[in-house]
Amino acid sequence: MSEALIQLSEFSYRTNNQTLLREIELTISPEDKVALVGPSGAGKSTLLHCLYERIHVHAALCPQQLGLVESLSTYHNIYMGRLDHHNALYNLWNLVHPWRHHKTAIAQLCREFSLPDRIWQPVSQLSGGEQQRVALARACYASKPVFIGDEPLSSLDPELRERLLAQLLARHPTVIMSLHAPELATRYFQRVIGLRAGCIVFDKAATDISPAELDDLYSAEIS
Ligand SMILES: Nc1ncnc2c1ncn2[C@@H]1O[C@H](COP(=O)(O)OP(=O)(O)OP(=O)(O)O)[C@@H](O)[C@H]1O
Repeated sequence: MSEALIQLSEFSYRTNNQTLLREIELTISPEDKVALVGPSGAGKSTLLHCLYERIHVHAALCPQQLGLVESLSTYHNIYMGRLDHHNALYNLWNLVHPWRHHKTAIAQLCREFSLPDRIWQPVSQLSGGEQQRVALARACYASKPVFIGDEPLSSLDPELRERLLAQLLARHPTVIMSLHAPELATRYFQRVIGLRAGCIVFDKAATDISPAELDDLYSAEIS
């Protein structure tokens, strides 16, 4: 149907003489909603960063290490999602005299992400879950068609996690997200990729994945 957004063929990634991804065969299409699952150390973050590098112009990344500027406010951290939309002077002006339309839009985004309405409070004074939502809101404020998230909901309570996951999926035509909750992956995503030891173990429709396959994927962690 549509042209591939990303196509990897026999793709391997090495660093410090270590191969972190091996022989990856992967095609991502513009309408894909893909969850990445697998045990800790499987290579999910590495793969997500490799994908982001390829399509960063069209994508917003919500990394595992949130990369917030703790001394700056919620407003300023969320605004950073748009830094590349404007020139340096515009951004500098906004640091000192926030633009009214950005204030309105960011306050609205904070409401949608159930963030406190104290948008001028430094993010260092927010809880871990609130900081994660600031990072999510920053990625959404970038207004890119592709959302790439590395465990972006891990610090949220179950109700909030599901509500925000549904919101992220509705906002972005393409979503690629690693999750440590396989049940969320199969329930909310159309396609699930299982990764282990840097290799793709399966890449299939969520409806075709059996509980046994997921058990195998994770039980290999101990072997
Ligand atoms: N910069 C690096 N240099 C060397 N090895 C690295 C580097 N980054 C990650 N690794 C190794 O690569 C492997 C994959 O790491 P990665 O963070 O991609 O896994 P992950 O599946 O995202 O894990 P988790 O679920 O714990 O976040 C791990 O064995 C890790 O130790």
